[in-house]
Amino acid sequence: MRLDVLFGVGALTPGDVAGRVVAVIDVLRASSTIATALANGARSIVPLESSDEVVLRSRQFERRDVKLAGERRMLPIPGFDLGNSPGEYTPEAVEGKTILFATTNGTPALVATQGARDVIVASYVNLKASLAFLRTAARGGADVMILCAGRERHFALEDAACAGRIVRGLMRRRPDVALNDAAQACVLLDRRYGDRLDLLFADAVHGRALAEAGFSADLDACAAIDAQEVVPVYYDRQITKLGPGWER
Ligand SMILES: O=C(O)[C@H](CS(=O)(=O)O)OP(=O)(O)O
Repeated sequence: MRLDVLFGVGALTPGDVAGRVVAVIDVLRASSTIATALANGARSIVPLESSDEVVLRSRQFERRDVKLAGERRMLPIPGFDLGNSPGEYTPEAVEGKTILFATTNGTPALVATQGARDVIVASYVNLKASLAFLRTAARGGADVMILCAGRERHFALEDAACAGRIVRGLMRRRPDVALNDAAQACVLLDRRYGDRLDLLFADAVHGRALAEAGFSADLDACAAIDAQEVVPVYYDRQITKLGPGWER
């Protein structure tokens, strides 16, 4: 089995994901927000590449059925219902709703995974559930790609450390796993930080930027390991959650 990590969508080619099971990680904050929204009852999340696309797509829905959501430069988009803070995605706000979602890094990374066999959204908040899904896929012979959304299409420390945790989980009792160099580097990062996500976010440029912008509560939410037992699956241009038996 091959297990590769790729940092940022800038380097992604269709061949990297073709036929593979892909986990997209954007710890700060899109992956964590998506897992939280689905755990709190959102019907689905439609990842889009720009706020204009969100507005355009919303015209296909009854206004009461959708939430316009996302951020630009970390801040909520004027006129939208929700930003990119996991704490905003309460059951009261999202239950039964379709979330049209555009963020700087996370949603373009998801859209870039066309051609993959399966795509899931992983983060620290749904680590155990994501790992269980990927283990089953790997046991079935799938090759796995972990796509770290990163920041501004480049490397982000927090995504790499989270990828390292997943790589280590998948390698357990699997001596046959072939890792690329990025995956090996991620393992070292997870060994360095482990569960000390406070230290990880304090070292990470994106973590520091969010704290300085007043989003410290979001960092706490994104550090809540296994708080959400959901596997968000991106299929047919929308993200829904798999049930306990992984039925859609
Ligand atoms: O809202 C976020 O945390 C980021 C925006 S930025 O890169 O920090 O400006 O978006 P995301 O797509 O969730 O990484």
